[in-house]
Amino acid sequence: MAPMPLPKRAEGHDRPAAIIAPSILSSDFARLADECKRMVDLGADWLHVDVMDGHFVPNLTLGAPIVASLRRHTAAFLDCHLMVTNPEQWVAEFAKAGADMYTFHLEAAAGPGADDWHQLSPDAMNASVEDLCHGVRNAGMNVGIALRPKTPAELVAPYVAAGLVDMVLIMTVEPGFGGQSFMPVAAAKAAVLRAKFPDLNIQVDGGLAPNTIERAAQAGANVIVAGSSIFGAPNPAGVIAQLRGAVQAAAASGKPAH
Ligand SMILES: O=C(CO)[C@@H](O)[C@H](O)COP(=O)(O)O
Ligand SMILES: [Fe+2]
Repeated sequence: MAPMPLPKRAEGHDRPAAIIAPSILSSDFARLADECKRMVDLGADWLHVDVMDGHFVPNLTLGAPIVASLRRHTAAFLDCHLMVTNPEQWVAEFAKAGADMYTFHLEAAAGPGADDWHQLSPDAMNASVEDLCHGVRNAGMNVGIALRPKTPAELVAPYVAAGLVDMVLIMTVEPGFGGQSFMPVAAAKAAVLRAKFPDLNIQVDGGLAPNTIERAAQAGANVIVAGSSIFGAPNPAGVIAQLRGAVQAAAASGKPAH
């Protein structure tokens, strides 16, 4: 089965269309299906699903069984962010559960315990990252590669250039928890990738809100994850519209990403 196609870049725009993905980590898990429907009704394009294993990050959330249950209640694009060691272990299960995007961390590709890019051995990494990309696509999902805030953007470029990757996720907080403060320096990494890859879907995740979106949008991001700023707002639809508006304005400005 082919992965669900992602939006293309329109003429006159410097990046693919804006996608707003509320992170269900900030929802009421006891009412998950209702919360997802509410977000889609309020204008969400995707639903962002944070999977944490208590190993790669110091928190535990949910796994494929919840995604499978959710799939029975929504047709929305399920954007799964795997903050786990051994990401290859869960590919088949997430595909069967109905995940649309499988984003694994580049740091996790170095093997158990390697949670920092300094521990990445280029040879071991290349083989396992390429295998994982092929495995995810062959399973019928889009391929995402995530970078921790300090992992250089250049490390992912060869996989994008080789056509193995549908989206790069730039973490703008240390992964593990919702509600943390946005890191502008991490968001700036989007500009490195946008300059090289105008058609790439570049996602930012962590601390995105109406008062931080400008930096990420100016750097070239087009896929915006937001948890606490959407779920915690009195008017979540307004926040979704503001985030989308900032990306659209930056995309049409004709200015190079910076
Ligand atoms: O992956 C993660 C955290 O590790 C995120 O997806 C958070 O869920 C975003 O939450 P906010 O920072 O927007 O509250
Ligand atoms: Fe996430």
